[in-house]
Amino acid sequence: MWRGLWTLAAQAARGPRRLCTRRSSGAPAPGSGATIFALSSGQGRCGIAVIRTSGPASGHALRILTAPRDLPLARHASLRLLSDPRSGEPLDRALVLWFPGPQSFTGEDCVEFHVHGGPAVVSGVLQALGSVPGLRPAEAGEFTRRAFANGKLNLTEVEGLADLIHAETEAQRRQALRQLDGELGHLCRGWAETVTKALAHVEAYIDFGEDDNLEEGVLEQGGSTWWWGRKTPHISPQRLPSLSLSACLLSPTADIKVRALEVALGAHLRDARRGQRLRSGAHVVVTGPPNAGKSSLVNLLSRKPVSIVSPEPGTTRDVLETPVDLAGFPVLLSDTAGLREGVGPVEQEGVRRARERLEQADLILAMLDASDLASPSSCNFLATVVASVGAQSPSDSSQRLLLVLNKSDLLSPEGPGPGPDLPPHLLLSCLTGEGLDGLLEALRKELAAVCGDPSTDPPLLTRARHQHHLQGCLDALGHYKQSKDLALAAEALRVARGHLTRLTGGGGTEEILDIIFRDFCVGK
Ligand SMILES: Nc1nc2c(ncn2[C@@H]2O[C@H](COP(=O)(O)OP(=O)(O)OP(=O)(O)O)[C@@H](O)[C@H]2O)c(=O)[nH]1
Ligand SMILES: [K+]
Ligand SMILES: [Mg+2]
Repeated sequence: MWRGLWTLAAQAARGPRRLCTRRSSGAPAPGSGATIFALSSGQGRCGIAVIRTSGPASGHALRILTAPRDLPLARHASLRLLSDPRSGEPLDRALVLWFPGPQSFTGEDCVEFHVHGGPAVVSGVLQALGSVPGLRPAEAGEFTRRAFANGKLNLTEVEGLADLIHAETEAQRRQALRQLDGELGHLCRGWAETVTKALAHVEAYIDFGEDDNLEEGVLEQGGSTWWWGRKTPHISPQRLPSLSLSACLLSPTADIKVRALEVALGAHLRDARRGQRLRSGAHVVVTGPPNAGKSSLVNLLSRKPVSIVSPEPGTTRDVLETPVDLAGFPVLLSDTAGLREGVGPVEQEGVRRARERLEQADLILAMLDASDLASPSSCNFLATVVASVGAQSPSDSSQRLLLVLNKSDLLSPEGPGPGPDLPPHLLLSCLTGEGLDGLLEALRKELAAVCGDPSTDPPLLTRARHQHHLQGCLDALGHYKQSKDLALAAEALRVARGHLTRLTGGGGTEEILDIIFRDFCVGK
């Protein structure tokens, strides 16, 4: 029975699937498609516009548009007169670049036309290209999709490229560039290698395990001998039913590596929210009693009049949110109604919405009027909101809080007068701007903790897709460790490896590719 299972498992293990194949099942096969062209720089009037082509007819198109000249030197900028092949009419004097495949962005023959950026020039060149047989306009993301299909980029690098194009803040740019440089993919390949080695051990055991005459050293690998292959009596799972397979099988080094992999995956998963926050923006919510100056601060940080400011308490009712770049981090900043009880139904609804938004905050900017600390609303706010966040045990899901005492301009030089004991806080005056630099620095530190710091941290998981595959891999390693059946153990390792492979794009389904490439514009 064991033999049957083992043979099956061994056959499956040696199946045609290869680790980290870069060409996905659904992506267009290299070179097989039409030659595509598109405007790759932004739309509208500009100094220089870049039009590019990719595909087997690129060289032909370049020759036709620049006739009677021949192809320029590969990867050198050359000045050429572009003419319409149908009428011979001159279109522009342009710089052209010829990138014969596979040394190009897509891996195919590519041409770049750097033309003058007037709309008539651009449309003239696009129309001229459209008249060349074998050429058609590119679809959104098609250049990058071809680069992926030809193994020029893996899937996490493609995602990094999409994020780089959309990056709006410095930290987003850093994170995207690191992902485009392949850091996450590199990590995944290392992890996949560890799993592959463990799988090789299981497969070797499947092949030799029934043979009681296993000789010493047969399974020596990398200097470590598996302990069941030494002079010790041969141990099979049937003889040691209480031991899990991983305990029977792994050499000490491989065992340590699988354990280390589990720890690494766990750490990355705990960090998962940070990379996603950095990609899509951290939620920062300004809260406090009425008239503390919350709306004044939101306007100051966003440098625009988002909210109405007035001396009347209860001015803000709805949650007003605005995207801002705070110290290089992308933030969705929310202004909320001042927290107080016993008010009319409209303001009460505002307070309810404020509390609801507070629950979603990654970082709470808690604001009090420094000249009014002894008031019941200030004391109540400190005792409820500030104290409850302070009481949270630090974990990735816990919220962070910065306490800001506003209106410092109203204080005497000695600072806040008698009042409640205060946790650590910052002094600020929205009126004079004093204390703003200190607040921005504190925000930078808090946001680096909330989003991760892409200049120092290990590469982060930036999408739910990454989190899903890492969790899947971790779960499969758990099944492997507990498995008392060789075939199941091998299968669990294959599942673990499959998740890591799919993270970088091997064996990805067409729908996932469609979702990822949808992020790109035409010409990219
Ligand atoms: N002296 C002084 N006044 C300030 C400062 N910041 C805000 N104010 C004033 O305080 C009043 C209330 O400011 P808002 O920004 O509307 O306060 P709020 O917390 O949004 O108020 P609600 O939305 O009603 O809860 C306004 O008259 C502001 O001009 C400050 O730093 N110093
Ligand atoms: K107000
Ligand atoms: Mg307000």
